[in-house]
Amino acid sequence: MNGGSITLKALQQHLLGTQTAFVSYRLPGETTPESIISTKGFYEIPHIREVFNGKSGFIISPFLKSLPPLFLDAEFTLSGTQFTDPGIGRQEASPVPECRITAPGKEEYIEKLRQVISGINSGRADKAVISRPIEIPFREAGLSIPLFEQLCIDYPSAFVYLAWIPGYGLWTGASPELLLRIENETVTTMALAGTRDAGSRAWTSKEMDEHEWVCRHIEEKLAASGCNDVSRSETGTITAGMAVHLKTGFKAIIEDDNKGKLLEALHPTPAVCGWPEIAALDMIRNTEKYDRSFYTGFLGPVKSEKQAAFYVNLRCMQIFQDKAFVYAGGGITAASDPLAEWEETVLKSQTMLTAIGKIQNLAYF
Ligand SMILES: C=C(O[C@H]1C=CC=C(C(=O)O)[C@@H]1O)C(=O)O
Repeated sequence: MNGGSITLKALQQHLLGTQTAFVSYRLPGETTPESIISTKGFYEIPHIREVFNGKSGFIISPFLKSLPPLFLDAEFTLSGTQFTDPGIGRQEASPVPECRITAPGKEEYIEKLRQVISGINSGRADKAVISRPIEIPFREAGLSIPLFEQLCIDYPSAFVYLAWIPGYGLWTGASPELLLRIENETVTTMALAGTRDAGSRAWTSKEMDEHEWVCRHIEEKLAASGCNDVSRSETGTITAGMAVHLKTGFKAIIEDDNKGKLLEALHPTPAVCGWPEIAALDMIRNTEKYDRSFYTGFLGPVKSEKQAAFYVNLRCMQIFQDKAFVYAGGGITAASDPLAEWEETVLKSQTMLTAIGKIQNLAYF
């Protein structure tokens, strides 16, 4: 595989076959996918704040801050869907991790949510984001290649990615949520929380409250990280697949030295953890009983401390040897209805499931 021209799909297939670490991603609003490949693989960096280590590449960080983020150096960067074959050889085999996840059924999940609501009513936290793995019939890792293409078509305003992470398996998703974008000295972020389906009902005070906690967290972290000229947009809505979310944008000015600290402080927002953070984390640990791994963490390309973008890893799936899971969750507050919260996770899972349904009806290549 060297010298001639190769398509992105054929390259992705070769990289999966040779177990070479790579990520392909398509930024919101862009049409061209970018790919980063490294024969060295993803490596751990000690802390999120060290993401600007002078190298360009791609970071993927787990939900739990006690676990290290992984970085992929931009050894090869390829733009588009057809390019000169970089000629990457076979890598050391790294098995797909064993899957220890079992998905809770509807009754079990609703019962868990009832217990969370009662914990909230007794003052343990104001909001906890509870999630579940949804097992799906997806038996062939190679199908992730047309799935990536389908996600790019279906969700032009999402951050779409496909990543093979040796030791952690295959991840793909279409996230609607920006965690932080850096363009020179300007940083942009958003609060995204509060969900309804595409119908026209009004937003409830439960949804507005859970959204406001995220806004408050962002404002506090921007101020504490030395940002200046902070501006906050009006709260509006965005559509993400079949879901509609409340969204508020933020912009600020920041010095280079504070950018890593800001990224570390923003994650996890109350849109994926809860409020207050420590109490919410405790409720998540006691309730979920599965490893979120990279789901509700964040990921994105880093060119330098002047140009980088990080997205919350939502509307995503993890593909194991013989199983695959889509992950979905929602903000639980005292005003939550457990059945409606279950249905919200069903709605959010449709982002991946509708795209999977489309490619499974298509012939492969
Ligand atoms: C936790 C998820 O969504 C978050 C992002 C947007 C809206 C959310 C909500 O309304 O609960 C969640 O905070 C998920 O998609 O799994």
